Amino acid sequence: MSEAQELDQLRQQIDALDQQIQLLINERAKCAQQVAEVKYKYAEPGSLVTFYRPEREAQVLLNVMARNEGPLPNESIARVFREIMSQCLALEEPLTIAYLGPHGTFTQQAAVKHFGHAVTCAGQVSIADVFREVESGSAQYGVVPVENSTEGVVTHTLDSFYDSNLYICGEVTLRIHHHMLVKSLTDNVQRIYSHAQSLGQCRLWLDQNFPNVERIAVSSNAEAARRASSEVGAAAIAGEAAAELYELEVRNANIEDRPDNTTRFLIIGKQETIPSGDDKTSIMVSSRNQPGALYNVLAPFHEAGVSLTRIETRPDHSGTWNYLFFIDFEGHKNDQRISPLMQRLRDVAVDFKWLGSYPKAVL
Ligand SMILES: C=C(O[C@@H]1C=C(C(=O)O)C=C[C@H]1O)C(=O)O
Repeated sequence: MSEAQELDQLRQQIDALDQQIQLLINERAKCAQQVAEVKYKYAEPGSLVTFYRPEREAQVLLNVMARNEGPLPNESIARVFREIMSQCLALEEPLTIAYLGPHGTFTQQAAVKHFGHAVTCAGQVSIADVFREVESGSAQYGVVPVENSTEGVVTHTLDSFYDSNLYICGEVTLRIHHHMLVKSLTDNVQRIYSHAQSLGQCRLWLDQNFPNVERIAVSSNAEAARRASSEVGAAAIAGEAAAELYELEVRNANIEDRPDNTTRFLIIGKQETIPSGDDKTSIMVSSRNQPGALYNVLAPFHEAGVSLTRIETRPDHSGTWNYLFFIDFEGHKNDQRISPLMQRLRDVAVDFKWLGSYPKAVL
């Protein structure tokens, strides 16, 4: 057989497989449509029907990875299924997702990574606006950054939970690569724009390479890219999406100080998520500034053998020098091991707020 004949044969095989895959994907989509019909059939009159099920989606992706035999790596095949579920869910209910914008931010990338491409993403100018859009019902879910592995916590996000009735219903992590972007590679860099978080994530690199150039913090990386595209002598630190959007050149790639630079984002919404089997819980606890206060909050975790994944302290708005602790731990509030722990925490804390139990990030 000639090369052309061999290739032709393989392409015929691919065409036949594609035909089967397409049929099966549409069969799957029909099932999702039927899921919606069943939900409507059994819904209480006047009640809100929820179609998006974060715990089910996490299980589907984990199953995909568990049975994968390659040659596609687990993460690649899971991404394909992520997209199939996104399209199936859109047949049940088209979703609008509010995110910390504008167009081209890492938060938008996180929204697409978590929900796939079949949702409408609505960029907001602030974290408070993301919360407002979801509270008002203009968007069903919101995506906000909460912590970065290099720069630490995003305080605006934590503080927003104080007055909000929204729950955390998911999390997503994103590896963050920053680039130094310019309109023209021959331009002299006189100013560097970026979000304060990103300037922090590239501090050492900037100190070494641009020690005497002014660094200007702006509202987002996308805004930095917009300025770099319109001001002579301006550069931006931002990601690939912003570079493409504003047609900028990459002067220096991957300039983040830590190669594992990762940001964690939260999905916020009005619904409580049921256990997936591999969950996390976030709570907010306040205690008085008195000896043993933090110990009293942490001892129940130790006694129940529950691992904390994060603890943050914020000033409590209710009184000077009172503290709020934001605590993330393993497990779901309805797990047998966790529900008595939640009760103990309610007993020892001055204030206690459950922010959500949700599946751990899969991808
Ligand atoms: C099909 C369902 O609805 C949605 C779509 C899913 C899918 O396509 O697999 C999974 C969970 C839900 O977000 C369901 O509830 O099972």
